[in-house]
Amino acid sequence: MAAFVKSSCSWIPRFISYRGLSSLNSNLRDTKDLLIKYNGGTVDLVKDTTTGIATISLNNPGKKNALTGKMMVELADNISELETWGGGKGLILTGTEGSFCSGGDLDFVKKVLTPELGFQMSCFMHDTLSRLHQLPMISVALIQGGAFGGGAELTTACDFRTMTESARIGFVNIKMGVITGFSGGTRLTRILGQRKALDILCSGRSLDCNDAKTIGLVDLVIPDMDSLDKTKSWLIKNYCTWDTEIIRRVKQVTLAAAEMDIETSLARERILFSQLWGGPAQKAAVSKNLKHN
Ligand SMILES: CC[C@@H](C(=O)O)C(=O)SCCNC(=O)CCNC(=O)[C@H](O)C(C)(C)COP(=O)(O)OP(=O)(O)OC[C@H]1O[C@@H](n2cnc3c(N)ncnc32)[C@H](O)[C@@H]1OP(=O)(O)O
Repeated sequence: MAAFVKSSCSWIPRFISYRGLSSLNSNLRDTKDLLIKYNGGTVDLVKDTTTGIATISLNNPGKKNALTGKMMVELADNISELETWGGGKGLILTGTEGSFCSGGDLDFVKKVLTPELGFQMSCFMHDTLSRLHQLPMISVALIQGGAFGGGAELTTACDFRTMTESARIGFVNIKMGVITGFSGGTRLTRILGQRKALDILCSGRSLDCNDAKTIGLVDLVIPDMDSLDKTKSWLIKNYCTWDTEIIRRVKQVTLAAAEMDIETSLARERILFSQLWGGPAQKAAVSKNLKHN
């Protein structure tokens, strides 16, 4: 756990040491042991080996798929499983029974209301969402029903977002007396830019599908009916018809470009490119005399 020093408000901790990922990892194990005790709901992973599309479903329908501690652990475990799935092209993150996720389970939240426990939960969810974002596959959040607080934050870790016509998304954390704990503040700002993100985060207002599409938070609005099938078709048709190794490398190039300095990113791109050069997909394509008009 990071050290605390006295701040101007006596109850607000100031973290003076961030000891890097290796020390964070050991803390993550402790946090996992803590979180798993807060029961309720499941997070279910299905891998379709035919299409290469995985689906993660948040499942706590009695609470609009609010996240319990145990669900946070299951989400992390699902991401670990996807990290080892070489056949993955795409991922859909969604919720069951017409809802996406109403944020942290408030019954759980009430039991962990100390800055230390908040920091532990936040580290854990930051790690999970960073690993989700860095998966070498194209990820889409299907927002149906509502995505609120931590639920809205989850959507920002995906590459794309689809949203049903009747759904709403709200970064309501400010109305709950806090700011984004699952990394959604940083991620939303990267998606929308600082001015729009500040508007959304500081107003705490909920957006319908038209607002969300207009500001660029959502990529596709779909009818409520068969929204999972429609999202899956959109994902496959637009991005996942190509060879698995190519899709995974394109994702890795864009991640490197977004998150590394330019020389490191260019070096990574050269290696990823040369691993495909002369391979079966390229040989098949060049033998076809393709016209791209
Ligand atoms: C940990 C991160 C933290 C943060 O940083 O802010 C959070 O995410 S805190 C949680 C933030 N989310 C909320 O505050 C959502 C509160 N809930 C609502 O606004 C509404 O319930 C809803 C999500 C808009 C749905 O409204 P509606 O369709 O009218 O259904 P109900 O209100 O009747 O809800 C059904 C049922 O579900 C319970 N519920 C909903 N959300 C949560 C939640 N986050 N935690 C626990 N329980 C939740 C709600 O209380 C109802 O229960 P019953 O009354 O027992 O039927």
